[in-house]
Amino acid sequence: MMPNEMIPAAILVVDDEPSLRNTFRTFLKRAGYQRVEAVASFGEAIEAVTARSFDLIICDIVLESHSGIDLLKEFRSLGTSCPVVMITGYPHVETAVEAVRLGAFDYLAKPVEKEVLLKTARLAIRQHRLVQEKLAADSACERYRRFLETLFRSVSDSIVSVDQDLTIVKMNQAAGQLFHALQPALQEGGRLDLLCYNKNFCRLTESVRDVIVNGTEVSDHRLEFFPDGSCRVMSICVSPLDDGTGVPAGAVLVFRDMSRQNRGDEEGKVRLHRLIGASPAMQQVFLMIENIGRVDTTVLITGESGTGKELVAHALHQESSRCNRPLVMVDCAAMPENLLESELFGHRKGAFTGAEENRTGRILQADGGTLFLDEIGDISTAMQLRLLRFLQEKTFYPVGSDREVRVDVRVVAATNADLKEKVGNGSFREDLYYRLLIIDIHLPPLREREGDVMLLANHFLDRYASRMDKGISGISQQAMELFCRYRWPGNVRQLEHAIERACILCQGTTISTEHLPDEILDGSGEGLRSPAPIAEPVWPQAAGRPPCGVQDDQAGQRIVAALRTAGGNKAKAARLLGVDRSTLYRKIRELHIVLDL
Ligand SMILES: Nc1ncnc2c1ncn2[C@@H]1O[C@H](COP(=O)(O)OP(=O)(O)OP(=O)(O)O)[C@@H](O)[C@H]1O
Repeated sequence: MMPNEMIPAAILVVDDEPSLRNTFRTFLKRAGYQRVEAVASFGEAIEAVTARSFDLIICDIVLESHSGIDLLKEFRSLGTSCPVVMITGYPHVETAVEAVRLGAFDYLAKPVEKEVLLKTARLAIRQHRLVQEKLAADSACERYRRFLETLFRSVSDSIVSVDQDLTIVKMNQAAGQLFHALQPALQEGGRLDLLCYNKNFCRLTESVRDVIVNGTEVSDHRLEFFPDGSCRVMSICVSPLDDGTGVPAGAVLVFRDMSRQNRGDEEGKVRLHRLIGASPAMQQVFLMIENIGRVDTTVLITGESGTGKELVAHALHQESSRCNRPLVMVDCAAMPENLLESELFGHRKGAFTGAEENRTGRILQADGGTLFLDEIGDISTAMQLRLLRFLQEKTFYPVGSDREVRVDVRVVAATNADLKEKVGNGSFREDLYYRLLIIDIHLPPLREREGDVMLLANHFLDRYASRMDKGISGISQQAMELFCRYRWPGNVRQLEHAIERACILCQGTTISTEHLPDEILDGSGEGLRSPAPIAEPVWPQAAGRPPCGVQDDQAGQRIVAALRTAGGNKAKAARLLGVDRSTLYRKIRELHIVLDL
């Protein structure tokens, strides 16, 4: 090693004897390890391991209040996988052997020589690195496998793979349903030539044989199927299954329902469960929800606050086969860590002060259904670890209980934080991030949903007008234009509140600009989108001097209306009219307008 070269590794030394602690730290620092921390007690060690990650822990087997073995067990239960080397005095050698049996990397007997310490540290860190690299490679492989599996399950096309003997190896959910309706014996492990009960399908199996022999794709089949009594035309593509040996290991058949394809293109829906949206961005979200609703995979919903993440979770639950089971919502940011733990996992009576009864956690309440974890980006590192365990195992231990509980829940999480950035700065675990990210639905902010503001404004108007039992039947054009031009920093929630407020203030049948809050009238905060002039306003009675011609008359009325709406504020009135202030002043002079407010 070059003199100033640092070894990129972090080591934690745990010893209640100050002299040993400091000596070890000095040896390791001088050997060039980048971060060497030394702590004196069980509690400090747990705190350090929970907050930061280490590549090696060197721990005395006898600490003041606990043994090094207790610490080893605690490290493991926290999910720390880094190697632990135990330091032992002569009478404790037996215990050290026990520690190795429990997973410690090695033990060193006192007095520990510098060279022995450094050599053991080097070995332990190297081995740990190798294991980590292997785990990372395995987990990348697993992620890729899950990704493919999810794609395989979620597409609406039916996909079937067969081996060289035409035995069905795998089929996705859509194929399972199609084949089951045609011939129940057509399932994984069954034979594709069972399709030959129909002579048209015999040609298909012949063609699959050809594909396996010749290794070339065939995609010109269009067959009529009658799975549920009605005719469905399927376009079928058969490709050789390439396993890298050069000889096809079988074939893959993709069935696309052409009759459905045509129908789907004609329909564009503006509503999906409680979600409203006609913009292309929201149509994409709808499509995604419909495609993955039935798949049991974990979903991460991202998007700014107020964009409808909770509604998406609700829609996903409604689209799933779990829709008759509970949808349990947990706002992870709303409670402190210790309460959140027992809220999620439940606790046993007496598990902590105040735990007077057994409590069923929210995860168990969601059994068979969906668990929605809102604001997942805000949970502590310790909770991230517990959650990761739960997502991996689908089992958990209630607080204070040693009885493992198994549940069947689909987890949907949401956040308005940038989780990738949090992973980058170390405040969110990368493994949990990828575990959640199998499918990601991103909700665009309202300002990127072309055309949706009007749709949503009318939707909320219907809701609040009928809730308040007011005969409000519409929104004036000026008010609607202001709604459409505003940039909505608070997204759909802010639009909803603006309409609710306007409904409260409105005494007539039309919401107009006088019912809008200042920030929307003058576009403060995020500003108006474009200075388009206001068209065809709903006019109040003019109070200015009678102007001469018809055009002047109309212009005068518009100005008076704008001035009235703006409470006499000329700058605001000019913005409402879409003209600059000097033009408004000039017009007021020319038309001799005197406003009687
Ligand atoms: N597309 C939509 N259609 C109809 N209502 C919507 C839509 N999006 C949001 N809303 C309404 O806006 C409000 C906020 O929605 P929601 O709570 O789902 O947002 P969120 O993204 O979860 O917010 P936060 O991040 O603050 O928790 C709700 O009252 C919801 O009914």
